[in-house]
Amino acid sequence: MTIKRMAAKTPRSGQESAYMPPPSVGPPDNASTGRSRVLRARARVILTTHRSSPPLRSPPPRQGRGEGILTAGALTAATLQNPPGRREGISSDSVRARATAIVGPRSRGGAGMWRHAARRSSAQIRRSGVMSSSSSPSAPAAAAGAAVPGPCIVHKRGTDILHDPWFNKDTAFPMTERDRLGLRGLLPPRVMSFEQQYDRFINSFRSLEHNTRGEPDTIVALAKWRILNRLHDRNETLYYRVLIDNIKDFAPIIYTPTVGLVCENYSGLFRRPRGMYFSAKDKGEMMSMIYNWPAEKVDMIVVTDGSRILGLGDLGVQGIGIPIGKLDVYVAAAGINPQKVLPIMLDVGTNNTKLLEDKLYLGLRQPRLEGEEYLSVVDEFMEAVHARWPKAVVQRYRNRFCMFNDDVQGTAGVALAGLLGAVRAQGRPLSDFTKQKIVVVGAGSAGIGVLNMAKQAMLRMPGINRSGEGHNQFWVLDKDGLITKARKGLDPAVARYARGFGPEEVQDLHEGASLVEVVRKVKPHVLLGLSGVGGIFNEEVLKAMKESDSPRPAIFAMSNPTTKAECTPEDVFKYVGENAVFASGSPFSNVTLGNGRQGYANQANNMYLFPGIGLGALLSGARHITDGMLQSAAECLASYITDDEIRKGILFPSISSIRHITARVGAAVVRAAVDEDLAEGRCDVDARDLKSMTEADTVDYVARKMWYPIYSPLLRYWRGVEEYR
Ligand SMILES: NC(=O)C1=CN([C@@H]2O[C@H](COP(=O)(O)OP(=O)(O)OC[C@H]3O[C@@H](n4cnc5c(N)ncnc54)[C@H](O)[C@@H]3O)[C@@H](O)[C@H]2O)C=CC1
Ligand SMILES: CC(=O)C(=O)O
Repeated sequence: MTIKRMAAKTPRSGQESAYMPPPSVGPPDNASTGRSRVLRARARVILTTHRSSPPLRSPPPRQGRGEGILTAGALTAATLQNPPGRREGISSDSVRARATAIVGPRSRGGAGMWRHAARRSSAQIRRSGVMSSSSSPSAPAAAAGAAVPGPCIVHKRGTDILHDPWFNKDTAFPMTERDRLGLRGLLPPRVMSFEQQYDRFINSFRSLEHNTRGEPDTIVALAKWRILNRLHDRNETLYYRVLIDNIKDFAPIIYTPTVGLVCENYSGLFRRPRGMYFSAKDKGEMMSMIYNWPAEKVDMIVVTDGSRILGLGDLGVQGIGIPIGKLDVYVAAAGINPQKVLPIMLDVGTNNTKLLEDKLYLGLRQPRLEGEEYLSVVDEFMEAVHARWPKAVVQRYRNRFCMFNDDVQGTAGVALAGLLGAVRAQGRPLSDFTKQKIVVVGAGSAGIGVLNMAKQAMLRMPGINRSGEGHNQFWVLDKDGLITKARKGLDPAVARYARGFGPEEVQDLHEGASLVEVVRKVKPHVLLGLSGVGGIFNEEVLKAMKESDSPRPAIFAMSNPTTKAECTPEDVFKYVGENAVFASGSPFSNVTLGNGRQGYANQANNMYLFPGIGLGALLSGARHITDGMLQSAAECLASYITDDEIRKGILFPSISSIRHITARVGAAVVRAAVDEDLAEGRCDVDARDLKSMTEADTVDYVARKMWYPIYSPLLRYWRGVEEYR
């Protein structure tokens, strides 16, 4: 077999389409009503694309990363699902055989093996010195066999490779590769192992922590972000490895709270671009611009218009940090191939006067576009995305395309899991959820998303009239206080939660009543904040929560970043009492209570769900993400915690288990898609294959599809092989 033939059959552009139905086409539907609100709510949207259209030019196959090229990870599912010879695109028999050896034969007991595998720490796996290019849960399978990752074809040589973070291995290039790729003499002679590089980075990181002790928090946080970002710019394989193995330590840096600080200071911190930038000045050009992105296939797009970045308000172009951070979470938690993610900033100006006056500001220096002007930019952008990746679409096309909004549905699912946990913490059956009194502070996109999902969950419970009439367990406040039916000009999405004035409706409260008044009168079981107002659950409010009708009052301070959290866990356990349960959007440390007990500071962040929803949707091949799929994801997260943990006040699992959680959530989403007859499958795992999987098989399948970082041997293209770049 010649390399030329091998390259021709390498799974690139057309590889998936052999097994796929034709992509759906058709212009986005602009005629939907209330679209302005929907778009506003969509400060961050995940566009999930399943397959790419035929490329204008073929992009380079990348190093050891999932499905696009010959890696063990790429071969895993194919080998599991197909007898040799059926899969096209994997042309080397020897590579196929090797991959089979890596993952082992498929057995119905696969999930058991996977669970066993997942219990091993990644550090153990790392130390074994044998790594799989598949998901970390599969790594022990690799450790048991001869794990030699599949090769990767590179169309560059010399310094171009060293400067490409997708291919660069720094000092870990073996001598043979240095010869093959024209690297001899460009690197110091000693060849380091991946292990050594990993340890070296972790040591530098720990020294930085040591050396910055006592410095202000923001200085330390930015220094940590810089060191990680420099690695990201230089060597993505190593970057994602340290991120995955140390997610608990690093999630607060790449995501909330530090990402907020990074966005606030982005123009000054900017060194190298990441992702794509579309601005209002690009009108008329977007359709061609979209093809400037070098990767042919894109599975996940996170786009922001920068209008509401965490609870920090309008940060204009500087909001790009959020899509970058969220996609890093997708890679780390869901094992989405980092070559197939695309962060996008849609710059339509900013109303932040401080930024407009800042000479270093990198975005459009104009007020934010509104109304039709704004929509026309979004529409053109969407059409461009749709043209290149036809399955991608945004919120208002939810019923036609595969997409969801992590701020709305992701947050809602996480909150619902927490709310159900709060019922269990009281020692009550889940059906008692319908009797919980819930005060929600913040009626924006996140707050309303939570209310909608919680309401749907209540309506499915026994004893509740399906229309939901006469059943309103929610007291909702916005910046003007309690929302009642007396409020004028209410958005219809909010109006359904406005309290009326009948018996038991407002409980002697009035339109615009203050938070403390509401808490005193209602004595809620749950107080949930998505207001973006730091400290709004003050001493007075928390002391009022002490009189809650619940034996375990629940306080969810979900706003981000840390400075915007509605309260701290210390204040909750001090003012509400040690029997309270607490969760926050950004991480806090647990609190030491009397008798050596711990007051748990749970993290209620949509990062527990969006990676699994995205991965599950992708693998199911469903054309859109339904409420049922989202509900399954939330229920899966809720059921992850044992009764024993709940009793202690643990409502959410540790972020260290994020890959494990994501595999389960992803599988729950796939199963829901199958149950709703929406699953079309992906690559060579078709709808029938998905249908035939048990629940455990599905978890196994999802876990095995996760990308895991490892260096693959690089092959330079041969004469006669098409050059991509
Ligand atoms: N933990 C998590 O996973 C997530 C947390 N969030 C956080 O939720 C917060 C809000 O996000 P969005 O809903 O998208 O923002 P938004 O701007 O759409 O809504 C904010 C809401 O808070 C209300 N509000 C403002 N000041 C208030 C006050 N003093 N009292 C009562 N209500 C007040 C506003 O009237 C509005 O209804 C942000 O801080 C964000 O970081 C958002 C998504 C996920
Ligand atoms: C976590 C998140 O998405 C937010 O705070 O907006």
